[in-house]
Amino acid sequence: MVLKNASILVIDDDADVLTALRLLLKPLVKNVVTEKNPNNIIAQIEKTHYNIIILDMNFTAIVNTGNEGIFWLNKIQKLKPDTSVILMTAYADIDLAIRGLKEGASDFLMKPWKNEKIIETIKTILSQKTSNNKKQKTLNSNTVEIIGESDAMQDVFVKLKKVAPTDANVLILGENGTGKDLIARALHENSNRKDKPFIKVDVGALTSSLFESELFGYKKGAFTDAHEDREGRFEAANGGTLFLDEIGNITLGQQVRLLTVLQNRQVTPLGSNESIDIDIRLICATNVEPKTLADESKFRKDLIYRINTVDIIIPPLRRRGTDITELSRHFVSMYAEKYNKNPFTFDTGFISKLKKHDFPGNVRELQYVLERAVIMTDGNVLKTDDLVFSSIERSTTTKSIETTSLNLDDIEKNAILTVLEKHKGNVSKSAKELGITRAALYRRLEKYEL
Ligand SMILES: Nc1ncnc2c1ncn2[C@@H]1O[C@H](COP(=O)(O)OP(=O)(O)OP(=O)(O)O)[C@@H](O)[C@H]1O
Repeated sequence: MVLKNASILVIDDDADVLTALRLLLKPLVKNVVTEKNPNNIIAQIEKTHYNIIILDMNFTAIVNTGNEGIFWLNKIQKLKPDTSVILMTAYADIDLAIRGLKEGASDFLMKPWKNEKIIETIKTILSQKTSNNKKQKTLNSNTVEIIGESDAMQDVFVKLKKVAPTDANVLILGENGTGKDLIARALHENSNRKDKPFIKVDVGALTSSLFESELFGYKKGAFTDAHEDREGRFEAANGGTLFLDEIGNITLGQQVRLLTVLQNRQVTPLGSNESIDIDIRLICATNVEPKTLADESKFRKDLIYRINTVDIIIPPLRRRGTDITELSRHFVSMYAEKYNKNPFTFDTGFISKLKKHDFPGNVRELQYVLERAVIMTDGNVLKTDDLVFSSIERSTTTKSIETTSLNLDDIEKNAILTVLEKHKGNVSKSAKELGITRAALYRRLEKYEL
């Protein structure tokens, strides 16, 4: 979008600020409205669609919810998720502005501002809006709908589309409930094998004896309970895709058996002397940390190389920013339909409460929390009180994959994120704990686009 078509609302309780910004912007944009009283924000945004809102962070305390700027930012985002918010703040409140960015503001400006800086910031946001509109928020294929407009998921989509049509073996890494199964299916559905079988086996759950009979099949009489021939999963997947889930949990002995089949591209059912040629595309997934996979006492290197021609790392939900909003809309409308309820709206604070939770169980946990909320709520407004998080998730979920990546940039990025989270976005305290200056921390925040 270009500047001259933009509609902008400026909210500040200082009349001089409003006048200055009105005079600056009026000749440049389509519509500029100024508002002194934040209590009128809702009425203003319901009446007119604004592309950008410039919002002061420091009103005289009108509401008692921490900071007023953050409070109004959350309200605007809930009511008008397409409107971008630029925060205006004093230099002393930079930590607050960073918190605002984390909560979804597009940018912030320091008072006193430079006119060129404001115009440049507005132009950048408008041009990003144009490219964001072109962004594919959802990856759809035959049976799979994967929601993800965050940069992290957009990267996954790009990689997925690149690798799907090839026959390359793919290893999908991600915490529990991040969507590894969906990605595996999407790889199959976007491949040349899409009309052939997609067979999933949870190999981590198979006992030693079941591992072989399940994967390779058996002949009648091969063992006591083998009353008839049974086709193995490799054979069933012939021509299509075999998805081995929880691959990180198989024993070294099972790894050898698997490796032999993958090298020879043949399986021999138990009790048979004849090998069967197999033509499969192999996709594996695990929630085990890369460090464990790299530990040769637990996982064979030659098998890792064979299954991991390309890896796709799915980020945990807590690193996916705005995806929570899109996913919540998706699940709530899905469950409204399932339980024959009318469409729902969200109470103020509903989405921000979700955004504050760190979702150790990832998308699956979000899905359950919202299903429960839809079932339990009265009426058609989902309220913050309808959100009940399970304490079980916290104790059962494996540690974050990204915190254990051995890439130096990842390690640095994760250290910064962990410390920022610990200090609730306070840059001074975080820089101190990291042993670097504030300026050095800002440079890194910029570098890692945090
Ligand atoms: N991006 C997404 N968009 C829509 N639904 C999603 C997304 N990611 C996950 N889901 C849903 O969340 C649930 C869990 O996803 P899935 O089973 O693919 O995760 P997983 O990583 O394979 O889990 P596990 O490690 O436990 O096997 C499923 O119901 C899936 O449909």
